[in-house]
Amino acid sequence: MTAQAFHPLDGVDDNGRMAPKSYDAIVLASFGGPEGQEDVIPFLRNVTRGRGIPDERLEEVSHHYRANGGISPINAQNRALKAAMEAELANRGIDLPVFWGNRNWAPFIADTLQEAYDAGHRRVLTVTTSAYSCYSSCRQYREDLGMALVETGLDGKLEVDKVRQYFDHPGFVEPFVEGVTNGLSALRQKLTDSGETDAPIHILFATHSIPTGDAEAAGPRVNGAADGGPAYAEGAYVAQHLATAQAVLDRVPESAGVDWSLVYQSRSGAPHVPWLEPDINDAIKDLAAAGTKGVVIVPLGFVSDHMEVKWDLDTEALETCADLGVLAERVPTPGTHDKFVAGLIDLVCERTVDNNIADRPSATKLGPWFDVCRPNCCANRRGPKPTVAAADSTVGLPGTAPAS
Ligand SMILES: CC1=C(CCC(=O)O)c2cc3nc(cc4[nH]c(cc5[nH]c(cc1n2)c(C)c5CCC(=O)O)c(CCC(=O)O)c4C)C(CCC(=O)O)=C3C
Ligand SMILES: [Fe+2]
Repeated sequence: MTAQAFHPLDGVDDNGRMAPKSYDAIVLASFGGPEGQEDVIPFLRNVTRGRGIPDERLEEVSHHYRANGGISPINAQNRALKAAMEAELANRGIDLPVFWGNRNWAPFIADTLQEAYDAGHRRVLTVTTSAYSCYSSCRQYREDLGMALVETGLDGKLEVDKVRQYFDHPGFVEPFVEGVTNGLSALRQKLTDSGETDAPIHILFATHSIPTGDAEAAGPRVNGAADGGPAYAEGAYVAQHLATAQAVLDRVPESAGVDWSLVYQSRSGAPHVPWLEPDINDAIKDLAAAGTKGVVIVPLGFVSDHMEVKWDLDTEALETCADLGVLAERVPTPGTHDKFVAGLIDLVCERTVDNNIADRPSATKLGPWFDVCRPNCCANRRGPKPTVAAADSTVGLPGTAPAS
């Protein structure tokens, strides 16, 4: 064997765009969730392995799943998304099979990669159910794909790339535009019905809280604009959410003059570790005290109506609103919205030679995001692991397969 001259940034231009390739399969990578009461604790142990989450928090979260028969809605949603992607591919006459695998529950990513390989595939393009950049939503997926290659012995045999983070892709933004438009209209109608026409309202964009250390480490690890890289004082995760929220509002004329804010949910770390704030429930209390009569809740950080949406927003946050007499409308997530599904397939086509889409649309100034993550992107503060799809990736690369 000769040493490999290949570098992961080969074929990547200054804008982070990778030259189109021929892929032979798509891998839809997601979080995973329990499918029965007996799965709940093993699932939660998988999620929190090595992450320092207190037992009391696991106990509390287990009740969210237990109350739903031990079943997370996320797997059914991913099966539906996979089917919708397959239908969209078939509509466009694109012959790429979709395989589905999860980070934390069966079907596990390692088994999925093995299945794709056994079916004869050698170069796969991953689409994750995660739109933004932070450890949990970018690098952890790339690590789990990398470790799956190592675990299965498929490294060097199966090439694994990933589409760019798509927080600002029109396919992700447009369903929220529709949702906020409808949500504002429904909220205003409810206020009118209760004799409160023109009462103060507020739009709450909600996303998953993360440790502030992860927020600072999110995105490319460059020293800012002076190095030719972007400078985000608040880190890429928060910057992307603020920019996407603004992009949604810019497309909803009915939101003109309505106050809005970015708020956080689902905090889970130990109390002494700082996470992003304010929590959505605290924000609702402050708004109510200041006279707000209605809120539109936009789950901007999420792709489908999974447990974090169903419990933390539809159960807890809506209860907080009801307790305080604040009227509320919760906007849907992209789910299997036609525009979202078409957008995911557009993201695939940006990367493929056949059916190539040369235009890489972005609804914010931050994008289009990198096809190949910059060195140390979304750093793992607990130490490095093998990753795919980054400039410093050591696994999942092309051209390392031994000649057979
Ligand atoms: C940024 C982000 C997203 C959005 C991006 C993406 O979608 O990927 C997300 C999604 C999700 N999070 C989910 C579930 C959980 N997340 C947990 C824990 C954590 N999440 C974190 C971050 C995120 N999480 C973090 C920093 C932790 C602390 C532990 C750690 O540092 O890793 C825990 C442990 C218990 C708890 O503490 O809550 C659970 C059960 C589910 C499945 C829901 C279902 O079953 O329907 C989904 C889609
Ligand atoms: Fe989470």
